Amino acid sequence: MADLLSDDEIDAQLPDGWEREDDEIVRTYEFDDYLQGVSFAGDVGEVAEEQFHHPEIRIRYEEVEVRLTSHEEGGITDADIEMAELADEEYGG
Ligand SMILES: C[C@H](O)[C@H](O)[C@H]1CNC2=NC(N)=NC(=O)C2=N1
Repeated sequence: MADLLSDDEIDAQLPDGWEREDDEIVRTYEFDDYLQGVSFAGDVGEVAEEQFHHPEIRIRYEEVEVRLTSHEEGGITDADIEMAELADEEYGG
């Protein structure tokens, strides 16, 4: 089980574009059309499977919201930060 990050650690490690909402971190990615968002969601899902750390993914028209928390630990851990960085790589990739 990973350790919960402190408020200061979260603030320091939160990647650009991400926000903290209580025990979750969240980013909304924007796309030129709906199917680009669908494809991105699939890409993030594959990385999540590899990491075995799964975000909540909400697909909306021309945007996708990715929400992360560590359910077993009941808060935000390094696994969430790492998965956020990997999702950003899929977006920029
Ligand atoms: C049994 C438990 O669901 C698994 O160990 C994994 C699966 N994916 C997971 N994903 C996330 N976000 N948090 C978890 O605690 C988690 N646990």
